[in-house]
Amino acid sequence: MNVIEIKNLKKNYKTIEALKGVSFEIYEGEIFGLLGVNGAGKTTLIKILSGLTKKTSGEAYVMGHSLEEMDIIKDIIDISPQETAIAQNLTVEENLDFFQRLYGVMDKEYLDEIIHKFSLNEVLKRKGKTLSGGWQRRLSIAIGLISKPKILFLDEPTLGLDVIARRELWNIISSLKGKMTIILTSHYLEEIEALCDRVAILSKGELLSIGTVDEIKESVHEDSFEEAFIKIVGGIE
Ligand SMILES: Nc1ncnc2c1ncn2[C@@H]1O[C@H](COP(=O)(O)OP(=O)(O)OP(=O)(O)O)[C@@H](O)[C@H]1O
Repeated sequence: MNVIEIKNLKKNYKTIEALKGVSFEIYEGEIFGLLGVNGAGKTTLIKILSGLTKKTSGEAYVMGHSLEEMDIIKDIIDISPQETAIAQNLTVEENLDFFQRLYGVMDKEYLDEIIHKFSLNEVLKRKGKTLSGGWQRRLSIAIGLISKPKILFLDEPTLGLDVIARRELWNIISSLKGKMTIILTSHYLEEIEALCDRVAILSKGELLSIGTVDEIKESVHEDSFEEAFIKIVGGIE
């Protein structure tokens, strides 16, 4: 089943064509990667699908709901943005409590499950601002799960993290597989390879390639995903 259908979606910011008529589908339960060099249109696409900005033309459906039904879509999705969205002066425990109240989901058992999955027990009493970047990202993604979303957007989930923190987050993200549909953007090709069932490569607002990592590599006869990506986006003359 398609959880997201995008049909000829266009977005102009004044004279800039951020999306030039993009069409593709995202399937239920998959981890889907959005890949592209800076300015490709990845964030714009996520913003349109989550109601943060309006499309210029075209259509998109989230679990069958058109973008005009954003009130319903907002109950289906959650976003963990590039910048961590936690309250810095609240402890981890208070952050979790705050977002539970905000979403009106007071489910102790589910919260304990999240705390356990993200190993947040050891930092529950620490204030947001005292946490390392890795722990902040971890908490941020944990908060994204509180509303029990069917679709979770992760925008650059491991940006700036060291290799250990990154691997730990990969394990957490992998463990969510099948429980919800996850759409993640990343500039780390090895992250996309490790986590994603399928990938869309965008460049300058256009969809250049879509498929599994293996299919994409085969399509341009390259053994390495990095070489394939560079060939597809036309980088390095
Ligand atoms: N609010 C805005 N006003 C004007 N132009 C914008 C705005 N937001 C994005 N753009 C432009 O739209 C294009 C696509 O930007 P977008 O942020 O979607 O790309 P991206 O693929 O997410 O890039 P990055 O990898 O750097 O995050 C770029 O040319 C960008 O400069």
